Amino acid sequence: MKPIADSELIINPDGSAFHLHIKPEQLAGKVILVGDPGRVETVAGFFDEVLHRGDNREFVWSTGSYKGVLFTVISTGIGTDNIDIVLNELDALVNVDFATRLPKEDHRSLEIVRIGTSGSLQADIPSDSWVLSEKAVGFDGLLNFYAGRDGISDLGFEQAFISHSGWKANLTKPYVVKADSTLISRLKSDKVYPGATISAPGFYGPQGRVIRLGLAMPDINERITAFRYGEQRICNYEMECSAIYGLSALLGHKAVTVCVIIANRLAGNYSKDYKKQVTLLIEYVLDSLAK
Ligand SMILES: O=P(O)(O)O[C@H]1O[C@H](CO)[C@@H](O)[C@H]1O
Ligand SMILES: O=c1cc[nH]c(=O)[nH]1
Repeated sequence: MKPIADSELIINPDGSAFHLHIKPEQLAGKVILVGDPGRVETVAGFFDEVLHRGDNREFVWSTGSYKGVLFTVISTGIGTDNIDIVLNELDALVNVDFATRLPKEDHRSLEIVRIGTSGSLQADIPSDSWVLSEKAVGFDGLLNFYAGRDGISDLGFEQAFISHSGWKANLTKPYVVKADSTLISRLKSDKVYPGATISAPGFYGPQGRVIRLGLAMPDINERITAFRYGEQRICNYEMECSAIYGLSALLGHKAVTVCVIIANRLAGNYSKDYKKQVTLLIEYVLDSLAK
């Protein structure tokens, strides 16, 4: 096998991954992803001890122990284009030998949990509640660039959603990927609402928000709220989960997302203090994974 070329996997002179600035030995097997770089310090604030930390652009990270278990927390910034960078570099850090530039013989699987913020699309899921994303519906199109996309997408759900929503032909085809079942069972409790989550390629038009511009599909949010696939319904909008699930499934990692609802789109309201809920959710996730 030929080594992966310098142009394809860029390794910095200090031996760290190009964007993340993490070296292979600095990454823990349990990874917390957050959008907001400021949230990294909130997670690291729970660590008993911080062993490594660094930052580059929007990618701020810290590795430390919580109740004796090692975690790395990394900020991804906003959007699935950043997730393409984060997931590919995380996978390279564990599954490519940076010295030989060859894939390793033994595959390592990371446990990845995204702790995010989100907008509810269901009347009974209020602001300040928590949603556990059993499935992600990608409006972003990232996974369509990768081979094997149809093998991991729930094609029945995908087709039912396209028909129900009146999806426009000039938009990227939605894809639907499930979370890892072991991580779902670790995080499931009466504290979280389980359901499907849409990852949108924008906060405004792609989530049906109108400020001054009209929408290509004016009734999209009403259609999403009413959509059912068997017992499943779509609970919320955010902007990263689909690509995390899709790339994790293709690369052989375990992933799940749990978000604080900061706005209820039907009620038109916004949380008074969502950061308090985010801090409570971080502790809940760390405790669930450290057991
Ligand atoms: O709070 P984070 O984790 O960034 O998540 C949500 O918030 C951002 C938009 O405000 C998007 O990244 C969305 O996914
Ligand atoms: O409505 C919301 C709230 C947070 N993040 C999103 O992407 N959408």
